[in-house]
Amino acid sequence: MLGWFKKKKQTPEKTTEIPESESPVQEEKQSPEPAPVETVPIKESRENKKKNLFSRLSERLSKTRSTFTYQLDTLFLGKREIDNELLDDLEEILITADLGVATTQELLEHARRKVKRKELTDPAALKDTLKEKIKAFILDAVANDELRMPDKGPFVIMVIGVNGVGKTTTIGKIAHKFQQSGQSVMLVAADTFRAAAVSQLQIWGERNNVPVVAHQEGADPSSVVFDALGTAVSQNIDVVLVDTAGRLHTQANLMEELKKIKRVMGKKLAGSPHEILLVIDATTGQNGISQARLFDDAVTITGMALTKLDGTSKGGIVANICREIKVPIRFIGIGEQMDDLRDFNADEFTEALFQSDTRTVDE
Ligand SMILES: Nc1nc2c(ncn2[C@@H]2O[C@H](COP(=O)(O)OP(=O)(O)OP(=O)(O)O)[C@@H](O)[C@H]2O)c(=O)[nH]1
Repeated sequence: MLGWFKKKKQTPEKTTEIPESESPVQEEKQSPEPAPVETVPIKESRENKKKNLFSRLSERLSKTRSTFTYQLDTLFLGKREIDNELLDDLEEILITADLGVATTQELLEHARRKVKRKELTDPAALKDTLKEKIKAFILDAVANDELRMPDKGPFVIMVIGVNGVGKTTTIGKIAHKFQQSGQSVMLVAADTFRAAAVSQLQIWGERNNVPVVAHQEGADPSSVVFDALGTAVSQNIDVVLVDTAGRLHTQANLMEELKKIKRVMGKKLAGSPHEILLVIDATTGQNGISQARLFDDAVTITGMALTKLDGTSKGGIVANICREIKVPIRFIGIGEQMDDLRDFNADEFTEALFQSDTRTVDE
């Protein structure tokens, strides 16, 4: 996924780093018989990287796996047929993992149909059936992708979500990813409601060494955004990440303000914002789905980031939200550090989610 970070890649993908002093080229100059230097072929190095990333994801999803996957494995263990009792127990596990009632019913219906057609008889194979169906829910949402990146001018991402879900942290992490792909980034503090929100964003700006456009507390957020877009265009900035308020005096006020910011962006820079990214805290479960509906009705979201998946045993929310909202998840947050934001990949995620604890990635 995410062609976002491929746009301006300046350097080829790194293989294993060899300190300059150990570089075979230098050795050749200094000594006629260089000491053998262990190099790792590019392919192997990429595979290792992929494996490490996968095991990290799998480890960070351990709370969900230790309940959901463990319970599934226990349920199927020693069972010889798929009967109503087994499906009832399965229903409970799926609902507990935050797959939601409607999504759970669809999964069970799918399984029942397969059992009836005799395409599914072995309880152990039911796990794969679930995995495939969950992946299909996620991919359906990806199929709705209408990501637009401008051919020229800044790529403007408006980040929205209620307070405390991890908006600012996610912005900081995304900024880091863009920078790593060689793109210049600007952060915009359009949450003028809370002074602390501006300073938090400024901290991430300093960490990433990227400019932050901010006005004084209480300023009109739309005017901050208007000025910032002007500056971004004149300074040839590649990516503009706009942080917005998560709470105002009333919810209606908040939605009106977001609509206004979006309108003003479009006036200042035609086609922008190119992405309206909703951040949702995965630990809030079904509440996240209500939030997504609310924000989508107001400003039409184009992508989602699900944070704090490391802190929940209810990772099923990912499939549920994709099925309910039908907007692609772009990122998942699996920790508080800079590189704890992953581009979301349906295959990788479902594999990690369903990976039994007894298996290792090397298998
Ligand atoms: N464990 C974990 N914590 C996270 C993740 N993402 C964000 N957080 C933490 O969640 C808390 C809230 O994050 P913020 O980025 O301040 O949230 P916000 O939505 O900007 O909040 P406001 O500025 O109050 O609107 C912080 O302590 C973050 O470190 C994640 O993926 N995993």
